[in-house]
Amino acid sequence: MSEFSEDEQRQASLSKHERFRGEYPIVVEGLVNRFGKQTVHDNLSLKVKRGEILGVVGGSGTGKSVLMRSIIGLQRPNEGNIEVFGRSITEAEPDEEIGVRERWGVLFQGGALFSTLTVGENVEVPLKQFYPELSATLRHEIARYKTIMSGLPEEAVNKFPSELSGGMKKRAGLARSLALDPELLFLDEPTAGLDPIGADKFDKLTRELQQTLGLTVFLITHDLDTLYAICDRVAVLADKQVIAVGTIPELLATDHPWIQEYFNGPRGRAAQSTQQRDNKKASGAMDKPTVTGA
Ligand SMILES: Nc1ncnc2c1ncn2[C@@H]1O[C@H](COP(=O)(O)OP(=O)(O)OP(=O)(O)O)[C@@H](O)[C@H]1O
Repeated sequence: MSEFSEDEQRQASLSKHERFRGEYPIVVEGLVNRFGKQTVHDNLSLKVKRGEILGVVGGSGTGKSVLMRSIIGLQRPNEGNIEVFGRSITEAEPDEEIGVRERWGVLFQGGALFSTLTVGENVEVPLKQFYPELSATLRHEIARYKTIMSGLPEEAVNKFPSELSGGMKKRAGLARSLALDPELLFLDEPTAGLDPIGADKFDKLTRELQQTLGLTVFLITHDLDTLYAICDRVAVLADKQVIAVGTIPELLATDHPWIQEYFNGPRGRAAQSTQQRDNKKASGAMDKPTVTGA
């Protein structure tokens, strides 16, 4: 018997122009990844809900990037099944047309832009790959639109990656990941290397795009502020598996030592108070500063 609901199975037969309406656009079951003698994942399972921003955390080397690469078909697992939009990624050949690869966008660590192409040309790469029939004029127009949508000035379209700051490179990478109007967005440490203000702006942009475009976001991060500010749920990788998934209060209620140390350590507590302060500000409940001794 299939482990997917009727709704999800029905979605699997939809044409590529219809949006996925099942509950879980990503379902990972029994994933095993090994490199030589090293086992990175051992029977890992995870379901990502449609429309959520799922933060993925874990210590260095716990296999967050390998998990993402497995989901997007760049890493063939040793065992297990991964379905995206109800289609098996693990059973498909790398080049097999399964109608899902054009429905996700990926922002790799560092942006992964082609250095010899301008920002606009970088954004056009997936358009050329998946929609070769588009005219050059329309492609340029879409690239311009996605660049602006990602918070870059229009003139950035004609700049090369070497002419951009770190934050601008991330935005250019984001513009490329949005080129095909994806339903699913993978972000691998998007705020790494950004200053706190830049990171905060990038978080806000991610949230805005997720809400306005109705995206599901799989977001790998070490940034506690990002987790508190924009993630609906957080998945924790440890011991070769996803040991817990839930909202931050739900995770705090578990007694796993890594989770407790991570969220209740000094950085976790600082991020929590920043979030509480921002929430107060947003609700107007913050006391106005008083000037004394004038
Ligand atoms: N292609 C590969 N060949 C051999 N080992 C690999 C390969 N890719 C990843 N690994 C190993 O798998 C483990 C998990 O790597 P991964 O990059 O997924 O960790 P991560 O959780 O994303 O870490 P970080 O938070 O530091 O980015 C690491 O020990 C890494 O060395």
